[in-house]
Amino acid sequence: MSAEQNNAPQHTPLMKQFFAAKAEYPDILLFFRMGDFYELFYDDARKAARLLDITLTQRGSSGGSPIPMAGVPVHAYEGYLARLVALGESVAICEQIGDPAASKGLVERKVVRIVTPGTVTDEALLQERRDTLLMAVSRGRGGFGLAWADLAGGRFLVSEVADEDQLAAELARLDPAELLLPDEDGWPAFLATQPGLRRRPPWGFDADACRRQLLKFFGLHDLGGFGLEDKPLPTAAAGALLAYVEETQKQQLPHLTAIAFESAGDGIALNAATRRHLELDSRTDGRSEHTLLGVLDTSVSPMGGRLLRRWLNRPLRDRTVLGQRHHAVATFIDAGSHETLRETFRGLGDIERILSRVALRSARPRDLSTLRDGLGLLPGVREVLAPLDSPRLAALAAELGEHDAAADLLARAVVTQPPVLMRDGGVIAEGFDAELDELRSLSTTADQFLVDLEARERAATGIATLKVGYNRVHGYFIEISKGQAAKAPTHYTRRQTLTGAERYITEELKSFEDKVLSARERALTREKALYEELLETLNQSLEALKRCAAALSELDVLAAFAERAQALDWSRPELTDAPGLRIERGRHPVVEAVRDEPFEPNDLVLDENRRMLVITGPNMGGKSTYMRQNALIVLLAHIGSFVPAARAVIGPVDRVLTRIGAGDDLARGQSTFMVEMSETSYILHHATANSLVLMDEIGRGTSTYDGLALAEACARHLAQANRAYTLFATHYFELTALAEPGSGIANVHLDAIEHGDRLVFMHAVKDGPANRSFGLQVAALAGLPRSVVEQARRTLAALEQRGQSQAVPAMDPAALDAPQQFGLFAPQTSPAMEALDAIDPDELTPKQALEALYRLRQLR
Ligand SMILES: Nc1ncnc2c1ncn2[C@@H]1O[C@H](COP(=O)(O)OP(=O)(O)OP(=O)(O)O)[C@@H](O)[C@H]1O
Repeated sequence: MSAEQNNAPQHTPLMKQFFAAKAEYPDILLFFRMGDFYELFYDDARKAARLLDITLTQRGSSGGSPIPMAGVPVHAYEGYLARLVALGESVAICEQIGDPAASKGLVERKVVRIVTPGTVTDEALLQERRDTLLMAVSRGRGGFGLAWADLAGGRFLVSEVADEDQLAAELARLDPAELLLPDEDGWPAFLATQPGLRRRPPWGFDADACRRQLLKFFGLHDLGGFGLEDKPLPTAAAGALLAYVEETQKQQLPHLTAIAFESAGDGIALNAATRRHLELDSRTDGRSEHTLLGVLDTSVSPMGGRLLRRWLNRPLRDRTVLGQRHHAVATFIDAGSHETLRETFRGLGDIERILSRVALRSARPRDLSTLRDGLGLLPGVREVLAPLDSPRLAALAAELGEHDAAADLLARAVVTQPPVLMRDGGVIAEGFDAELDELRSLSTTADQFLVDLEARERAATGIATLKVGYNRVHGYFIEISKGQAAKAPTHYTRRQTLTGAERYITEELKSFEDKVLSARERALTREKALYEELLETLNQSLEALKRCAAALSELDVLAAFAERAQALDWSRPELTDAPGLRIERGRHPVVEAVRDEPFEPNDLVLDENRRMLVITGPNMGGKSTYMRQNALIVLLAHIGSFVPAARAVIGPVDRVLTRIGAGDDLARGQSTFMVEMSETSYILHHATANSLVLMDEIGRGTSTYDGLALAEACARHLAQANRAYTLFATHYFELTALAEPGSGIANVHLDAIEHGDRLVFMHAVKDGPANRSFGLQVAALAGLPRSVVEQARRTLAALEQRGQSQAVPAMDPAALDAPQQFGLFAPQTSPAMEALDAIDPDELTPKQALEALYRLRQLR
């Protein structure tokens, strides 16, 4: 709020009310209810006008100056709210509390809830197939505590990480819409750019106070059941998060019933860079098509889509769980029953989120009809599952539970196609409640009553043109034309005089009117009460219904895996205890889906004695594709999916680490080479003998010899110290010399064949090193001017000749240490030459000339 506003001497009562509300929420937009509009004033108005592209106008003046105002209509406010929330803004909704008609003077107003990017639960403000998360991070000696909640899905989780790298990895995985941090200095710089960042008072992260708060909220004596005893950091984060949710939602949160502790070691570790490089659910340019998720997600329901995304972002290591999923997928395929199930799921809807809204009492009529229709599908789902012999499917069938009572209640209570809002009623079905039916029939039989009354009065008065009518201001009336008015009986009381007619009311009509109008009102009140009761009843089985929704989501995902496996010819992976990776005829799922031509499948064998493959071959030959496809196959296997390979036998994998070139971090102010080296350093520090490492053209970002030397040293370190399973693609042919017997390193290559001017890439991975790079041919393919390619060809020939005459033994450390650079265009200078150039012989005495000669000899 700027000083111009609240310093003004005399504000109108309305503005005083506004300032009072605004004072509590100085940093966020205030939607101030004014009849059919939410209005924003002063700075809020300016900001909203800019963000929403709505008109900035004025609402009279207050305190002697005009009030800038922008407004959005109440009936369409959700769309505006959605846009603000997507921009990371929070909005306080200030409603009219009193009845404007009844209250004298100013109607009372109150902030009833605060809509923030991470706490939204309204359907219109959420993305269908992506979780909206609120996250809080605490820190201490042991690292960082994390808590995150998906309020719309009713999930609350915590974890603990040891260092900043892991924190960055978790942020990349969870991608929260809003992040709460204690308002203190010293937080890692990368957090500053986090969208939806909100600083909270540091005392809100006090572990003891947070523990007490959590105990109170969940009605517990200890937090051991959540795995939170002796875990002060996650406890602090969870408490801070909960306090924020309570503060903003201003209501009960019965759908948050537990906290789950997520242990980092249960998943395959993927750092932020690896996620980015592998393009699991979004591409480096931020788009989501042509990603693994794009190819994989054919789940039918939005909740299935969200679960799949969650799975993909956290591949598991527990081979029992994964084995059960693979078995379930195989069972579906064998029985062909996933298609039936998927057909059934087309009518399913987003039960998970609906249940959260039921718990928050914000479910709309159509939420209830969707829930009713979803529960109605359960018998069909059970029927599909019954004959299937799969432990996981059997467990899920049991989790579905029995919801006949809820289904029956909803079927009886809610009309087939309810209106969007409860506001005008028409939601509760006929026959559900006798009182409501009676009240309704009073108002519907009204029409007949009026027709009868008209006929009766016509007969009694003998006035054939007598009419019974209704208008909003005067209510019901009997109308008689001026010419006939004299015939009006004495018990008619005049209500209104028109030009050509008189309107009357009678005792009978008046009492009828009272009855009808109050019946309508009472029917609506009754209906609203029944609706609340219905939500209350559903809430009593909320836990079981939530389990049912979770089971349906998982069935949807497993059925989607089966569908993908069949449609794309994927096979069931084998996860074994024996170390190593053996993939036969593997393919890249995304490249294969995007390409028109057939994809060339390739094998991979990595084991104890063959830990690293040095991959050489021409640009565009398929090196990156080959490396990534193997990582994607490993990850797919670890979410429970089948994989794009004829066969895949996969030993234990703890991490996937990648260093794949792309100038993608330039925006963060780091040079390409700096990014390359810091990512490489992370890999060398974290890769273990069970890690899968992809290194693509490391050393590319610096001068040839520096790059070669670094690449060679990194490769050696990975093979000998980390002993990780490594795929090492390089353009340095010198590295092929690493593959000595007993080194655990082998060469493979990709090839191309020249057909005249054309270059045909074979895309087949073969043993041994490549013998040509085809760099110039690829450059020509890319459209480099012919003259430039010709010049490059001449330079290359010269270089090759010089290389032969100098015969630099590439892997000779002595040669690598030499300060000499392979500077293509560097002038051939030396200190002696420079000193010689600086000498002007005409200026020298014979003695000076002799001294210069000695100096030059020393510089030689
Ligand atoms: N196995 C394959 N079968 C069919 N097409 C493939 C295969 N592998 C790669 N390709 C095609 O070749 C293109 C280039 O592949 P990729 O980027 O993997 O080459 P690269 O060797 O890493 O090139 P560079 O060294 O220039 O980075 C891919 O975009 C894809 O269209």
